[in-house]
This record gives sequence, C-alpha cells and structure tokens, in this order.
Amino acid sequence: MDPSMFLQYSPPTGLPQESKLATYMSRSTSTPTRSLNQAMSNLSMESSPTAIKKTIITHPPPPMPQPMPQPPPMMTHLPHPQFSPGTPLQAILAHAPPPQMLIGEFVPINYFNPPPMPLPPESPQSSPPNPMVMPPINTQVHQENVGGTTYFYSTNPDSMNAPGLNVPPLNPPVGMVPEGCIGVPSAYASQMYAGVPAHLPPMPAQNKPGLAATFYTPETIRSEIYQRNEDVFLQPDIQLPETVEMYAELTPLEGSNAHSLATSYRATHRVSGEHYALRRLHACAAPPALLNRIEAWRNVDHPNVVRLHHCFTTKDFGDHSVVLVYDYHPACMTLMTKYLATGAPGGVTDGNGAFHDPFSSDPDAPRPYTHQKNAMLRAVACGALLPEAVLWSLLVQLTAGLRAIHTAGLACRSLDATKVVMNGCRIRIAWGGIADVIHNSNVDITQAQQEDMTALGRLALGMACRTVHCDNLNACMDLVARSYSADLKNLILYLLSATTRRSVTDLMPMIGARFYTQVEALERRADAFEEQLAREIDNGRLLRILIKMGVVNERPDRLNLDASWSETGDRYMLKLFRDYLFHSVTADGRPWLDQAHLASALNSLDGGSLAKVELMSRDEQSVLVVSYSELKHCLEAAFEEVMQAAGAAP
Ligand SMILES: Nc1ncnc2c1ncn2[C@@H]1O[C@H](COP(=O)(O)OP(=O)(O)OP(=O)(O)O)[C@@H](O)[C@H]1O
Repeated sequence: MDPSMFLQYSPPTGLPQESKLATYMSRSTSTPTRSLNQAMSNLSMESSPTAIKKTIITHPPPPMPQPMPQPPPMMTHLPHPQFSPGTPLQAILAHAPPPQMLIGEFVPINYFNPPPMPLPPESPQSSPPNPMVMPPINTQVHQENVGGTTYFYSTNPDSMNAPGLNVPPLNPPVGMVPEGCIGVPSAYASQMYAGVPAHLPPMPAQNKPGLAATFYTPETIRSEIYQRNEDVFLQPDIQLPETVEMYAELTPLEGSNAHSLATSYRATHRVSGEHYALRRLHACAAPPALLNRIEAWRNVDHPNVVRLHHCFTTKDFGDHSVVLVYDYHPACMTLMTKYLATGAPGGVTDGNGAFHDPFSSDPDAPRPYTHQKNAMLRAVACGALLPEAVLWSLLVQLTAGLRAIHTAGLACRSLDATKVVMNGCRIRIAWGGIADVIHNSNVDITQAQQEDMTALGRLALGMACRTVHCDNLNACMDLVARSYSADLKNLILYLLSATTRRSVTDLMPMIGARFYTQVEALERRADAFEEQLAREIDNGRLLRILIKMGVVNERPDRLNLDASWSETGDRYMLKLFRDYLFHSVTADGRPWLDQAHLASALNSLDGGSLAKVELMSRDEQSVLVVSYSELKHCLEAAFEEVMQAAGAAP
C-alpha cells in the first residue's frame, strides 16, 4: 500500500463534525468517573499500559518477555523506551502526556480489562468463562484516507503474541490437556461451533436443509420436545378440588374416561412446582398392610417402570379416596391408544378411516371380508402389523421393567396395554402397586409373578396381531408364525405356557443378540441428542451475546445522566457493529441476510478473535477497522455500566 496514503493521527477534532465517530474518539466528558476510577484501582503493571496510551503510541512492552515486534515502516510511533514491565504506575503516569492526549480518553478500545464482576442475580449469564484471561491490548491507532473515506485502524503488532488472547499457549499449563490427548487444547473451544461429529451418519443429500438450518435442532426432535411441553400447559380442571394434600392444579389426564373405580390426574406439587401423575382410587379403604407394599414399590427405580413416590388417603374429593403419586411423563400414550385402539396410527382402516380389528368378536365390527383369515391376510397386506424390530424393542423394555419389579419381590398384577405407557421410544410399566391397594388380600407373590408372565405373553401376542381380542389363540399364533420369526413365536408360546414355571431371566437367551440391537439403537439416539445438546449450548451462548447487545444498543434513557450515552464511546462502535451484523445491504441496496455470517461474526465476538472487521458510519464518511477482541471489550464494559446503573440506588 502506498505509504503516502497514511495520514498522521490527528486529534479527534479533525474528524468531520457530522461523524459519530468523533464521539467515539473523544469522550472525555462522557466517560463516567466511576469507570475510570474503577479502572485505575484495577490497574496493575501487567494490565495498566492502556491507561497512558497516546495517539499513535506503542505502549509499554508486552508482559511476556519476547522480542518487540517491528512496527510497519509507514506507521509513526512514539515509543517509551524508559518504561519496562516493572516500572511503577506512578512513574508511568509522571511521564504521561498532557491529559488531553490521554488515549484512554479518546480510544477506549481495550481501555482496561474489567475484573470479573459477579453478576446480579437477575442478569443474564455471561459467556462461559474463557480458559484464559483476556489481558489489555496495546493499541495503536492510524487513520487513512481512501477516496474520501477515512479508515481508522487499531493496529497492534504485539497483540498476536499477547498472552491470554485466546491464542493457545505453546506450553499449556499442566492438566489442561486431557490425558492421552496429543496437541494443544483450543482456546476457542467454548466459542466455536464444533460441527457435526463424524460418528453421526451424514444427512441424505436430498434432505439437506441449507447451512442455516444446521444451527438449529431438527424438526423431529423439536416437535417431540414441544409436544411434551404442550402437555405441561394443560389447563387445570376447575371442577376439581383446588388442592389435594400437597398437590394443586389437578388436570384429568387425557384419555382417562371417568368411571367409578379410578381417575388419573396430572398435578403440581405446591412447594417444588414439579408435576406428578396422581391415580385416585375412589371410595377405597386404606388397608393396614398397604404401607409395607407401597414402601417396596417406592424402591423400584427403573427406566422402564413409572416411579411411585408415595400414597395417601384423602377426603378432598368428597369420599375416602386413596391417591398414589407417580412421576409424571409428559405426552405419554398407552400402548392401547398408540397401537390397538380404533384409529390407532398404522391400523387397518377402511375408506372412512375406521380401524378394522380382524380378531374382533364384536359382530358389528366392520369386516372387509367374511372370513377371518382373509381379514388377517389383509392386515398383513396393508402393512398394519408392527415391524418385528418394534416388537422386540417393546419386549426388551417390558421384560427389563418386569425383571426389576419381580426382583423387588413384587408383581404387577395389572399388566395390559392400558397400563403400559410410552413417550418417544421409551416404554414404561405404569401405575405399579395399584393392584396391591385394590386387592388388599394377601396374595401369593410367586403365583402373581407367573400371572405377570402370562399377561406379558398376551400383551406380546396382542401387539403382534394388533388386536385386543386374542381369544382365538390358534388364529393369532398362525398370524405370528406367518409374519414373524420363529424366535418371536417361541417366546410368546413360552410366556403363554402356563403349565411350566417361567421366569423373566429365562427370557434373556431367547432375546439373544436382539438385546444388542436395542442397546445400539439407544446409543445412536443418545448420540443424536448429545449432538443437538452441543448445538443448543452454542445457540444459548450466542443468545447471551445478543441479549447484551440488545441491552446496550441505542438505549433511549439517560444512563448515568448522560443522554447521549448509547451514541458515544464504546457504544457507538457497538452500534456500528450491530449495523454491520444485521443491516448490511448488497451493492444494489437489498438487505443482505446470511445466517452463517451472523453466527460466525457473533462467535468471533464471543471468542474475542483478533480478526478485524470494518465498521462504516451511517453517513458513510468513515470506516473503523477494529478487532473482535476490541469489540468484545466494548460490549463487556458497556454492559457492565448498564448493570451497575440498574443496581444503583435511585
Ligand atoms: N406417569 C404418567 N405420566 C403421564 N401420563 C401418564 C402416566 N401414566 C399414565 N399416563 C397417561 O394418562 C392417561 C390416562 O391413563 P389411565 O391409565 O387412567 O388410562 P385409562 O385408559 O383411562 O385407564 P383406566 O380405565 O384404568 O382409568 C393415558 O393417556 C396415559 O398415557
């Protein structure tokens, strides 16, 4: 570049009057004394040099002993050879230029490194802590006029080597590198999108949604989670008692058909605010032996069993009710609703959408063919039967839950499609312990466990045939034999063979390698969720930065009694950066929107990158060339000021 194009730095009064940049370069009256005092009190020899910066000054040597980099030949420098890192602050101030030349008054870029201030509780969380502390940056400012536009450069040849500028140290502190890892940890690790891990399968080309969409959670996961959230916003039923013991906001659970025996509710705990599923047993006397059994159920803590918390009796419903309190799992569906009820998704439906159960004994049930076998074949042909992998997944999870219950010396005694719930891919045995409360007589647990095995066999058979009418065992087994593997058929036969003594542990060899398939599927799902979690952490980090910018940019109030606060000093630069981020236009004046650019710029800001960005004033008269690292300091300092003002006594 032609050196003659560089102009000597002149005081800010040399700027065009209309340029807002003038306020940025000169803000002696607007700089709050508090900030200056605070800065001074926090200065140390390592962090103070900017306090005495002059225009176009090479500031005191960098804290790390290393050769001083040579400034570019065309730049004018006023070095301070007499200052060394050990020079006391007073000595530096004694040599400081006249007050009007203090660059701290003109250029607050990296004026000082604000000490970590504890945020008031209501403040948004700041960025995740950097692994290294951001030191002050020695700043030199140049201005350059190109074709009538004045460019202001904050150049700093030392800064690339300044410690803590997110540049990984050559010799990282012991313990920073995880054992077994070779290489240096990136200081940007907490500021950059890591990308999709290689172990996740690549997205099919035809489904590629464009780069912007890859920053956000895919629709499949999002809708699953939103569905659960929606469930939480169900409105409580005003007909019900306002509170029942420690629970309020009782909401009848979807699908609970009012009947005289039991009702299910979702309720909110009055102290913790957490949701629970309540099962009320109407007009039920609490048996004396109840507490022992309930205590045993409370100890059953398994991912495939809905956890029972406690049980109480109440007259709040106008009768003597027993209420059992369980974990609440949002957006649950029973197996009955999901796979077997009329209109269940994937069911065999006629032109009107009615579900055809080929085994239904209901004479009025719609039958496409007179012969039941034909109906069965039609069910197969329609693809109404569940894939075998789904059945094995159900069986693996159900046997796992049942195993936990039986090992605890308990029995379900109510295992059927209405008492198994699922959300996502997870199956859970629901309402455990209800049978113990209702049938309070002493039962033979061994016998009850055998009945559980038979119930599991009937449930498996019903799911395989997509019917609740399994009375015609031969026809059902025929369908299973036609449609599924011999292993599945044998497992169902084993479960239903009431003459032999069966145990859940005996099922394991029959499940065999399908167990590994189930584990593999779960691990893949966990991988996908972890990857989404990592993305959302990044998005949360960028949201915090956006919040800070939103709080600082163009505040209309008189912050610290300064009406022009948001238009001057650091804030002016942040305003220009906001314009650069969100209001860029193409050469022909159209808004230029590029989410990748936005994310990249925000990441650079969060990471305090040394990359430079050109910020143009709105009058297009001047361009400020500034590093993200400097912008980050401006943002932190300005946000800190707003926080202080917010916390100050009126
Ligand atoms: N722990 C739970 N968390 C959230 N929802 C649940 C839970 N347990 C069951 N549910 C849901 O509650 C609804 C009602 O369950 P419930 O067992 O009362 O069904 P039901 O068909 O009315 O049975 P019943 O006739 O025995 O009352 C179902 O949609 C079920 O998915």
